[in-house]
Amino acid sequence: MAQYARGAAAVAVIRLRNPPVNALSWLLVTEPLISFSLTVLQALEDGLKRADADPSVKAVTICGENGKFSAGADIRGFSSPRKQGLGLGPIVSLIERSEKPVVAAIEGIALGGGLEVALGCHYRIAHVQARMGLPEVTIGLLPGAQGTQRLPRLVGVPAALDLITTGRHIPATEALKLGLVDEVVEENTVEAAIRLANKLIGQPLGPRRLSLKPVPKLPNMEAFLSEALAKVKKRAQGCLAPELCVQAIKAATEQPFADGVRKEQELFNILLTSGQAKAMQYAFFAERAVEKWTTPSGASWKSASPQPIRKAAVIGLGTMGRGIVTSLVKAKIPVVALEQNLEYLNMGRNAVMLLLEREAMKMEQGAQALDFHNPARLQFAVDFDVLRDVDLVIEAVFENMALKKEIFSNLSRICKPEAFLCTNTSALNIDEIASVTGRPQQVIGMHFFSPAHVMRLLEIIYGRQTSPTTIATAMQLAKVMKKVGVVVGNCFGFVGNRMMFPYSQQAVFLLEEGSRPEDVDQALEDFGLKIGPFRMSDLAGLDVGWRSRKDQGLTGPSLAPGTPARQRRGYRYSPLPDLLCEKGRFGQKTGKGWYEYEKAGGRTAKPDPWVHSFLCEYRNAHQIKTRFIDQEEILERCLYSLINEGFDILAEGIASGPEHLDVVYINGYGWPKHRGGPMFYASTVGLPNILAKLQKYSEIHPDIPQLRPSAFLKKLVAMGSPLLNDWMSHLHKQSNKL
Ligand SMILES: CC(C)(COP(=O)(O)OP(=O)(O)OC[C@H]1O[C@@H](n2cnc3c(N)ncnc32)[C@H](O)[C@@H]1OP(=O)(O)O)[C@@H](O)C(=O)NCCC(=O)NCCSC(=O)/C=C/CCCCCCCCCCCCC(=O)O
Repeated sequence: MAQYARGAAAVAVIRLRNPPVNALSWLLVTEPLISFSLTVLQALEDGLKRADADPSVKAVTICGENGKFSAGADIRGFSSPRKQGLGLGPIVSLIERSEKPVVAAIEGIALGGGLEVALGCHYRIAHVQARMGLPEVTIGLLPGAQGTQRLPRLVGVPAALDLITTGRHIPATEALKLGLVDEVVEENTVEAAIRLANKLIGQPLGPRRLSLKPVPKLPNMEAFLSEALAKVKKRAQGCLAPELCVQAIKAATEQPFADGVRKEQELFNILLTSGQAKAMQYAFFAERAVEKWTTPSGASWKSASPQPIRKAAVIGLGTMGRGIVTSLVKAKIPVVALEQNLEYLNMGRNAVMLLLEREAMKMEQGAQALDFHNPARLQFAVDFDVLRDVDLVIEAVFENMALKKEIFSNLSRICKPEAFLCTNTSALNIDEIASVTGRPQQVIGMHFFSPAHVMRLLEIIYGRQTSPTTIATAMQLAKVMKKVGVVVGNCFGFVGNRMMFPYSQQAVFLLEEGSRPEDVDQALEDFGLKIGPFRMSDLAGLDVGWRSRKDQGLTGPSLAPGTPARQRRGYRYSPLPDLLCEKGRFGQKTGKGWYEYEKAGGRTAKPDPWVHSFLCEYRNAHQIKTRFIDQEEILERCLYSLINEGFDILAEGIASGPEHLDVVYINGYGWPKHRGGPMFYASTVGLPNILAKLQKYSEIHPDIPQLRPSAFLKKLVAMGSPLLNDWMSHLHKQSNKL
């Protein structure tokens, strides 16, 4: 909807109205208070025509309801069957053609189609706190309402390329520097726009019509665009949208406006029907669905209020602790950072300061804004006594249950009774940690991902006794730290690492059977994963998993004598990673792991002939016949075993829906967003296909339980493979085919 009114005697005001973000819906929406039904686009078009037809109207202002211009096209509409053929591009042209000056009053946000509407206007005034951008690329599309043709004409090709291919939102001050807006105001923006519109009455509009302007020339346009295309392709890892964005901008530089618009439409339609856009739009809504958490006992935002965190503490300044401190400082929460002795404290302090300096350099107001040299903002200590007045503690020490229990028992004694106690464990039992405290209801897992100040994911793990208030507080803290909090239940490895286990296990089994680390990594990276399992293992350090396997009694001195080399507890086991560790090959840190590196701490992985002959010797020693394993098998065994574990997680109620698993994988494990997350991907492959392949591989490898199809997957297939958003409703339904 849009409201039409008079802002001044001669100025008509068209106010976009579609709460909460004034999305430009082209679906029919019924407005219950006033007795008509209109789409936002239809109403905008009607408003423009009405202003044009009314001789007493001499100028127009377009603004948005509730201090927000518009978040662009209604994303839900892209996957709904089309109701009407009303496009946004023709309306933007209509605005631009108007003989009466049109001024956009940009408050809050002008994103995507919203900004394209503003680009059709003859002038743009923005409030100083407004943010603008063309984020279509982040949902698998391009600015398909002539934005790829108008923006380069206004701000030049380099700036347009940057904005359109990254989708980043920029503040009004940056928009002013780029020439995207004409004026930035701190006062009432709509009133300022009306005043400007009044002043413009009668002035020539030709020079203000962007479609009539040439694209500013660059001396080396062709080379510049080819380089940009190569860069964007490399970064996109199989995602189509950034590449097509560049092609659309290239068309703007080579063709007249109308032909460029036709090219833009053609590319837009390719993206719209590619499947990638659907996956990325699913991911957009999945992230928002996960934010509205619930637990099996019915706790949710509705039943719990987050408590304010005025001061926090972090225990342990290893890699994770340093990142967590940095995240808290960036979120402007005063922090106390604690280490066990002065030597570790000084090392940790230096590392944190370096991280903060780097973060400050990326910010508009730099170090001043973070104020981390102020001890009231960031304090370092070795004495637990400083924790007496903190509202929340995040423990980030070594992954060892005995150590964590000792710390939590101390925290329970020292911290004020209402303080929340959080652990950054990546796998350990939250209930066991909580059991040593006198306040298990205030104990919760906050599993950050490395580097913690960069990665968006935060798994929030509730234990048996964790209170809804504690969950709400942790979720609120995630939001303040600009992270995506995902509430999950307590089990070994929680959601992310639990699903990762069968995946990494398959990767190693494939090496036993004939693959090389680089074959497996390449197949998975070609699929779109940011980093394959062996490059990842080298980066994280092979010793991390080795220590955990020793603690579990799977290897090392606690292993019972006579245990077969390739079997544990009756199932298949690969000792390959243990053997590499025994040889001191811990990955990047030692310069050798699954690959070799230029030096200890080096980052460039080179396939290692030593590993190849080691694998041959290993296969000979265990009489394993080497076979050629194709890409299809690599992908199916690694990905389907991960997905299979996901179905078990859902069946056990560890996560409340498939979108939780997908959000975890996209934001914490480098899963390609254009494939929508593992469970969404499973739905696109088809559940019967996944089931059939798991059955096949499980028959070939009966000693690998992770390949046995999950009962929930079988049930969903028997129920006719319902749509992903209906899966959970089938969890407890009877199936007569089972
Ligand atoms: C920054 C935000 C706007 C706000 O963030 P925040 O304050 O944190 O709040 P959120 O929780 O994120 O959002 C609040 C609720 O609003 C919902 N929301 C937000 N944006 C949209 C949207 N654009 N559409 C629908 N819903 C939206 C969100 O889900 C929340 O609701 P709920 O709580 O989940 O219920 C932030 O939200 C944000 O960044 N939003 C996305 C902005 C964005 O990506 N905009 C670009 C959209 S795409 C676009 O504009 C494309 C334009 C060009 C093409 C136009 C073509 C139009 C006609 C097409 C015809 C179709 C067929 C053509 C093919 C053919 O011709 O054949």
